[in-house]
Amino acid sequence: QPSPDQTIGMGIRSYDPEYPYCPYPPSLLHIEELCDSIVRSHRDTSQFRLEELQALRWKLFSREEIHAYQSKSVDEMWQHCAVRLTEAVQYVVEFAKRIPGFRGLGQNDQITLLKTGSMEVVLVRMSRCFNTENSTVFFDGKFGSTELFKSLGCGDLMVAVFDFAHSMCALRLTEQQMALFCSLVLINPDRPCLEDRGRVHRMRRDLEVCLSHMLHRDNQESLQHKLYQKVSVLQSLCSLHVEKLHWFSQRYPLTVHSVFPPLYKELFTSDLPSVDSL
Ligand SMILES: CNS(=O)(=O)c1ccc(CNC(=O)c2cnc(OC)c3c2cnn3-c2ccc(F)cc2)cc1
Repeated sequence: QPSPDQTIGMGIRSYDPEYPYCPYPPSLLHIEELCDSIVRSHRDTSQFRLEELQALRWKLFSREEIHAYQSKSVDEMWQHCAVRLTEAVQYVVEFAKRIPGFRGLGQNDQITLLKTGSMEVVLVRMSRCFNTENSTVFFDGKFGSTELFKSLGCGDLMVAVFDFAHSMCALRLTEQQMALFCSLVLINPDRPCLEDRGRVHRMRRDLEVCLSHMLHRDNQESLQHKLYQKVSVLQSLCSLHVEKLHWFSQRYPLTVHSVFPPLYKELFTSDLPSVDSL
């Protein structure tokens, strides 16, 4: 379990073995091994197993508990969500580090991919804990609706987050399909400021072959374009999150500066990463 104040840089060492991806076209064996590795990494870093979340899905917050959340001050609720979000991001950092080839990237490129992709993966993963029957999400041990987050003052963001979770649930992804989609969201060669774009592109190419291989095996090729359509929604959701954080940090600079988790600040604010985090 990474410590809450761990920043990305402290967890990442970049070594440089010959990149494990074989020359194109990859053999079927290589693709199947890559698929298995990604699925295993997702399973081992997904915080809660699907069965656990399913078992808890009717454990709803009471009126009093909801009222208690709504009575929190704006900065108190923001701080609370920042801690929860950072926990979820730390598991995504672990997932990324286990993607074959990720640790072969330079440290700056690893941080760039995580800075731009980790929130997107958290949002994809959150659909696992979303109950579409009553539009509630698992948060702090029970399920609650958007009303739980009222005191954040970000109604539009939370509605968008819930709508996205709903739309992801509608695709009814298996854990294997979600694992591969999350790896594709992270390993994106179009991210700005990448130093070795070619290397990220080679990883991405093999992961795309994995996804289409898996969808073919599952006889669900139609999912492919639906998944790629989700990427633009994810990017606008994350921009909205950064926009709201900027709005919040203008009003509560001290809270962000002194109380927010370092990893959250490193990922979602444009402050230069702190020296010790690189
Ligand atoms: C992701 N892995 S998992 O096992 O499925 C899993 C699932 C759930 C939880 C515990 N719930 C949360 O952490 C959580 C739930 N709902 C949110 O929002 C609706 C969260 C959460 C954390 N941050 N935010 C969040 C806050 C503001 C924002 F703009 C976007 C997201 C832990 C782990």
